[in-house]
Amino acid sequence: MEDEGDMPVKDDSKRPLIGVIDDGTKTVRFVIYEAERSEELTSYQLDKTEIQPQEGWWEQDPLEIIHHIKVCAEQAIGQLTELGYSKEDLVTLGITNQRETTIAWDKLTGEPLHPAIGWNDIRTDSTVDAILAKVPDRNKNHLKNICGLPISPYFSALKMRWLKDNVKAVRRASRDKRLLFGTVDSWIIWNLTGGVQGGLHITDVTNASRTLLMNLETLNWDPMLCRLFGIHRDCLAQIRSSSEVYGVVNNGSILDGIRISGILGNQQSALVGQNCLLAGQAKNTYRSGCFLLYNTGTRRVQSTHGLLTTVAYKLGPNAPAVYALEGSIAVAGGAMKFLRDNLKLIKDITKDTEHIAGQVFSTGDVYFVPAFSGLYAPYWRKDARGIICGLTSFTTKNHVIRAALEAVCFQTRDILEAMNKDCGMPLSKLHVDGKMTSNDLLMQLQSDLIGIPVLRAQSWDMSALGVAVIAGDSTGVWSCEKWRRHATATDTFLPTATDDDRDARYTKWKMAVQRSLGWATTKKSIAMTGQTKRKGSMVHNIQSFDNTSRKNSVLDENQTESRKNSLASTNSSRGTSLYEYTNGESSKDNSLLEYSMETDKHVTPSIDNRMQSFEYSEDGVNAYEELLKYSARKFSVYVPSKPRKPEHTILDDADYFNAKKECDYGMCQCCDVEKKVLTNWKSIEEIIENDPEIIFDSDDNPIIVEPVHESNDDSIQELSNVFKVIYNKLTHTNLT
Ligand SMILES: Nc1ncnc2c1ncn2[C@@H]1O[C@H](COP(=O)(O)OP(=O)(O)O)[C@@H](O)[C@H]1O
Ligand SMILES: O=P(O)(O)OC[C@H](O)CO
Repeated sequence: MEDEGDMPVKDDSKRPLIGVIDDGTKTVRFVIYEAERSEELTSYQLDKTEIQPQEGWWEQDPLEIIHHIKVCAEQAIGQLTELGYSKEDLVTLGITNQRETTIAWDKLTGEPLHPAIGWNDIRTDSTVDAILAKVPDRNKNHLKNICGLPISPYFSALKMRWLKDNVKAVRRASRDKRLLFGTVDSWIIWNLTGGVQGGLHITDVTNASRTLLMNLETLNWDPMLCRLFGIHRDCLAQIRSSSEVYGVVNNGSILDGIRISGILGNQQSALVGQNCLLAGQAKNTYRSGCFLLYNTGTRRVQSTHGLLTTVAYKLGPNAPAVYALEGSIAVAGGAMKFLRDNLKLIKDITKDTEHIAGQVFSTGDVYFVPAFSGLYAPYWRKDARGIICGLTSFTTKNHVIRAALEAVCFQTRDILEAMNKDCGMPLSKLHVDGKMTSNDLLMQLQSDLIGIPVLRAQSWDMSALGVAVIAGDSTGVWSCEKWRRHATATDTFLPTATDDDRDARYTKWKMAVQRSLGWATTKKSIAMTGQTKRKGSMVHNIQSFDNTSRKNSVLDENQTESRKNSLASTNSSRGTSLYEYTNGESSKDNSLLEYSMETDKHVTPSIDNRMQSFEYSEDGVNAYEELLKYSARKFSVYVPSKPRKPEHTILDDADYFNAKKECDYGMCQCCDVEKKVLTNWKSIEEIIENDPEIIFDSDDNPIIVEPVHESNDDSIQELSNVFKVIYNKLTHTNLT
């Protein structure tokens, strides 16, 4: 323990209350704090339904999030009377959320157009490749100087792009200007503030800084990035500061009439909760993933060692943004769930993990790299996959579980090494929080493996606390300035291992990481994945929460099956499928739009029956289907009728949302365009030669190049050759 003397002294006075909505990956919580007291007064939480329709896909039901918020708020507020408070004492709300998770919805009906795509979902793998194909040297760090992030499936722009490419309803909504995109904070606020009746479409700088679309300097959506990812700015939320009064709840819930005055992504919120408000302070939060944030003050430090530059907070519309360097680890506590649910090595994570791993004194030289969906910082390798290595005939489950705990510690050391190189000054202590830190063995291992003291916060949930402080600050009931001076009580773990031992083990860890890289580069056959057998079995029965009737309806698994394993949640009151999804479906119905100059209409593709020459490739994948899937979206042309304006007028966010126009990159109404798509095979060959960009029109309609084909056999021959070239290029294989 340290700094106990500075702990806030409880008195009997009644203080204003601050409510926090904390939407995590696995749970929704509603927490209530008394102003200026860091202990929770009361809270309620509900688990979310886990939806994993395919390997690497992680989805959530957006309506369930809203439903859970209402229930949790009712339950938590219900407990207030017993504590001598009433709902009227709740003066304001803060929202903290899992970041990057992306939702598309219809602004006229309020319906989500697809399940939320989770931050850890890796379905956008090929979308990433397509974007990389458009940047010099396919350099994943090409955009880092603008937005601080590498091009990775982790970030929201890729998920938005995927939704536009693969979900018919999203494309239609985009075309009809009904589409709204948002991270979870935006979805929650839009619903809380009225939804279809004037709900606010806003986000805060910390969440926006996780999209790959925000410029870290202007703190606005960057026109070049929007264009690169083909995301129209009208679909995006207005970017606001993290601490200001945005609006009032108006959704017929128990929260009606309460102000919303703080928004922070959950890792940034933990940074505030841990009181790391000065440059040079850092915290590490251990939950499903693990996120180390290092406050760099108003300086944007550009990492050259694999870390992200992100916004830490902006305490008011006129306050400067404070930035952080972040090391993100995709799998931390998630590995424990894997050991429990997949390998059945443990029954109860909290009770068993520490106990079982503590029965052995070391891992017996076993290393576990839990790269289930690739490796995040500092490697950013989406081709990595999990490995357990160093097994001998003496290895027991105790060693494997201990190795899984050590993996979290080694990954943290990876981040600290990178941070030291970027900042030039090693951390002297590490503040930690998150549910996983209740594991004393993990904490001791962490300190041993990084060689500095580990200071555990006394409450595991710093995320809810952080946003409570800033929501209180903007409404005058809690002061950030006071909070900065407040000292937090901690449990301290000191290193016991020697430097030599620590370094030898770290070297072995690096060797294990090397072995995990590149695993996912070669295509798997269906027999390898067991995908056919598993279809449907991985889809949990989910209940969809209807926005208006709030009736639950159970997902029809057969329907899910017919939708190629994607969640197709049904809305009982309408009896129709809520989510339409086209990826992998027959190309006949994929509405990939061919554009005909003569008719000026979109027409159904007519080339499918001429493509019979394509056969199933060795691993059972139909080359023709693959081909259409890729080529249709990638080989589109877009020719503006008038030249682009030579100068870009970049309006700031407020101007943009007031004027609703933007004279840049043909993305606004005033830059009307004419589409010219007539071309011939020669120009298609040229397009292929020049490694085309994915270009979408201003409404984001993908347009297939309409070939001028002669009606003789040669053209058929030529057609397949052309597509073979495309196919070979895209898959780096040699289809002959
Ligand atoms: N005592 C423990 N030892 C090891 N891992 C733990 C322990 N308690 C919780 N965890 C892990 O920590 C994670 C807790 O996640 P949680 O805080 O619910 O956040 P999230 O929203 O990220 O899922 C889970 O993945 C769980 O496996
Ligand atoms: O899994 P959570 O809820 O700790 O949050 C995840 C992070 O915000 C992802 O960036």
